[in-house]
Amino acid sequence: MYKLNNISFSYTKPILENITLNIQKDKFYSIVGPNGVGKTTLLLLLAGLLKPKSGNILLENKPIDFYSKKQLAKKISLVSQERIFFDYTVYEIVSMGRYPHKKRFYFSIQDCIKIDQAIEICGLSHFKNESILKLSSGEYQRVLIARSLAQDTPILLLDEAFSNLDLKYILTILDALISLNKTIISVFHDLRLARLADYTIFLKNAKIYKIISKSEPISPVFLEQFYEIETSQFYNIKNFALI
Ligand SMILES: Nc1ncnc2c1ncn2[C@@H]1O[C@H](COP(=O)(O)OP(=O)(O)OP(=O)(O)O)[C@@H](O)[C@H]1O
Repeated sequence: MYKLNNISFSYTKPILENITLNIQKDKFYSIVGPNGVGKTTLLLLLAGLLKPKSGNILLENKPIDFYSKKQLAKKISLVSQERIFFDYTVYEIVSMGRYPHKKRFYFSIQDCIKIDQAIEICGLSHFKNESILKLSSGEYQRVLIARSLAQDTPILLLDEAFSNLDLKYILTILDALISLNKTIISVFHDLRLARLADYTIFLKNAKIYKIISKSEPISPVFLEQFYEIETSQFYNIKNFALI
């Protein structure tokens, strides 16, 4: 699906250096790593919103900048940590997911079905006419996920999209996303969620430190080395090395 060939990216200082990575179609990848390591930056590169300083990104064997913005919006949706401060309703925000698909000025029946399905999956039906400004942070995150679902793209990029959701919605929405057979790439800080993915990409010091598949165990020693933490009497690192 994606091929990243030796890409590097810097703002003022280098953030990602010589990253080479193959992302397979319809697989679920998680990205974890310390604060500021470049996880969001990597998602923005995959979304085509940032350009690598060197190296290239191929999407379905073509350079990502070969695609127009509209073509990319039909292929990739991104749930970022954006905050919208305008007084839109839940329904209006979720509908925006259909903009890349809209043929004329109005939504087709197919568009309306996709919007309603996304609202249903994210448990938003009973307040779809509410202003997004009145929502809790978890409800608001569900609206952004629903907009992405309505966009109905084969690739879904998620940046800490579940951080404010309660366990019921984390599991039901993740379950729904996985059953849709999309290529999912999601940033997590919660390792228990990250390990639900087919592959977990550990980023550290601007590089891919390790990629671990779902079936491979993660040892407490690995986590201590990766996060540079000492064992403590307060917590047991084994509790974080789940699955
Ligand atoms: N627009 C920008 N201009 C300059 N530096 C930036 C910009 N955006 C991010 N950075 C810096 O790039 C680095 C990587 O940021 P990024 O948001 O990708 O990290 P992250 O791994 O997602 O972090 P976190 O876990 O804290 O969300 C950070 O040091 C950040 O300060």
